[in-house]
Amino acid sequence: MKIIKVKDPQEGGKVAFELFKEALLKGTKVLGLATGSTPVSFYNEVTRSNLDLSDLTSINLDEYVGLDGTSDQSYRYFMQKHLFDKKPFKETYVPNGKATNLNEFVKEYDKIIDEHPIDWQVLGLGQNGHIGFNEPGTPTTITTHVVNLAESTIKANARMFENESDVPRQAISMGIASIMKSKQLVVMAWGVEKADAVKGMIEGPVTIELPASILQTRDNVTVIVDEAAASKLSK
Ligand SMILES: N[C@@H]1[C@@H](O)[C@H](O)[C@@H](COP(=O)(O)O)O[C@@H]1O
Repeated sequence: MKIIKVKDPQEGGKVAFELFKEALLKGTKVLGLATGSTPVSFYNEVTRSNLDLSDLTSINLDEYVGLDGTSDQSYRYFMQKHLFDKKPFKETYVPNGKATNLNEFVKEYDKIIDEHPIDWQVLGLGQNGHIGFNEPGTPTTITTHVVNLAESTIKANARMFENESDVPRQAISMGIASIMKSKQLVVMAWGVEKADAVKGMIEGPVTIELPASILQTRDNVTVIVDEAAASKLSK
């Protein structure tokens, strides 16, 4: 794990963008992408750039069950707005929150990931240490699956909805095993709300109770944290 400390999310987005350009030069063709407020500063750097991404494939981590891509709280909508509408890709995959057969759908999504191995994966971090929507307690061997969201995640994500009761209770998420297959991973975390999760991810024991801690077992992981998110680290 390599740790890069930055002043704020804007600087963090710029650092991620530099890493992204290096990855492109090395032949990256498939991106694993994340939603949430964390990667926005990175996506802004990408959309402001003159990079041509029309040869790239992207595969997103997760989506709420029950929301379709036209719903402005859906992750498909988020990705269109922050990235895809401004920078066309060759193809973009986001789990289908309206799939009629979720059990079949998760298998199809695994197949998509197998057919397009991820070169460069962007990750945010839940306040409880989740990655994608892999909540505490999720086995590390799991691939794409349907998740019952933790109460703490519903509360943390309620800010994106009118009422907490509108937050879907389930999501489709790429599994930890799928995420760990990526060739390179870049984790970003901003703000004091993430400080405990960042400490656990970097300095705590590797435990399924803090899903991101598994990233300690790999050396192809770069963590970008701002001062507030790094505030509980011992060095
Ligand atoms: N499923 C997403 C995660 O992929 C994301 O990393 C996390 C953090 O969100 P934010 O970046 O808004 O803090 O929230 C959600 O739960």
